[in-house]
Amino acid sequence: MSSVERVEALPLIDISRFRGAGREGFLDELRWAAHEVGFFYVVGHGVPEAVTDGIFRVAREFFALPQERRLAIENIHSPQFRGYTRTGYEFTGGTRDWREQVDIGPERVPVEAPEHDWQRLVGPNQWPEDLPGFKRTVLAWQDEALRVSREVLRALAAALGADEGHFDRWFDEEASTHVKVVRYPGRPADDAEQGVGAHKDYGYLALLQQDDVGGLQVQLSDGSWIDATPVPGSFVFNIGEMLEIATGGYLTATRHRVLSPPAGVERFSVPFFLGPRLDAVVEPLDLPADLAAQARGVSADADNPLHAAFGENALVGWLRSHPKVARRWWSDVLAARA
Ligand SMILES: O=C(O)CCC(=O)C(=O)O
Ligand SMILES: [Fe+2]
Repeated sequence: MSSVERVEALPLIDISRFRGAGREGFLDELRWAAHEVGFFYVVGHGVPEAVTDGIFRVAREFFALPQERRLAIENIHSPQFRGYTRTGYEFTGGTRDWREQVDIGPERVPVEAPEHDWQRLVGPNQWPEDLPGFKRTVLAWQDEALRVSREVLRALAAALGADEGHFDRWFDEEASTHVKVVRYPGRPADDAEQGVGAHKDYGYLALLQQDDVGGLQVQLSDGSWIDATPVPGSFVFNIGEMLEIATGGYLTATRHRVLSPPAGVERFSVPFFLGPRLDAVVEPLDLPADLAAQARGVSADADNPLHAAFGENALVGWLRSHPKVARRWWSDVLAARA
């Protein structure tokens, strides 16, 4: 495939080929997909349907609860931005996103005397007490999402000519994981289409399980947008900012957005973000010369400068997207940075 050809649909990658015959051809396809588009479907991942069905079942159950029960775990109670966000309380590009969600991260004890601002992101989750199946099901899904995304990350390292475990050195015993269980309500008005505004994801990789409604769009290098049309049984993967930094822009953290469903239609999705340790500072990878020649450099966007220090990169994103939580728990940090 040549890069001048217009991309009509996201590429589809069968990750089971990484461990099978035809590995070299597989790595070529993966490298092309990750460099040229930065977004691709992954099949052959072996995640049981009970797990993928289960997460949508508990998502429907949670979002069907009366608002006061959803608000019992509102993220305003969490300095770590964990828990429930109401529709319209999250911002991307300075504009309200029309979605509600539950954010879940690694279950940890807060750091007692943090030396760095980002250490205050370490802490516990908030789980809905009256829906015990939610926690169990989300954690089972998270285990699978972590397994598959680590395999894709190893395949990417190999496709870049590095040791398969190259990126693992920035993990500790637990990677930085972040699950979002999301519901997009139908658009509130004909011209209100921002489910989530155009953005990049901050970690190494993002994995997404989406239902069959559609609405996710991906920006190609020529600036045009294409639909990430739902493909049953697949996950959508995309490159995050840490891999853009690690590869000097050979891989790009591709911008994407979600258009709200039509009025009266709801969409469910579950993104999963795989990042390095919060204290990791990602170093540039030594790319083979032919790939290095195609590296585009790390994008310089004044509204979103990329930080090689992952904890800082993650914190900046949280502060920007959840202003109410930021004002309640991070006012000292906001003031110091103003
Ligand atoms: O829901 C989706 O399809 C994508 C969501 C997304 O891009 C995000 O939460 O970062
Ligand atoms: Fe995203």
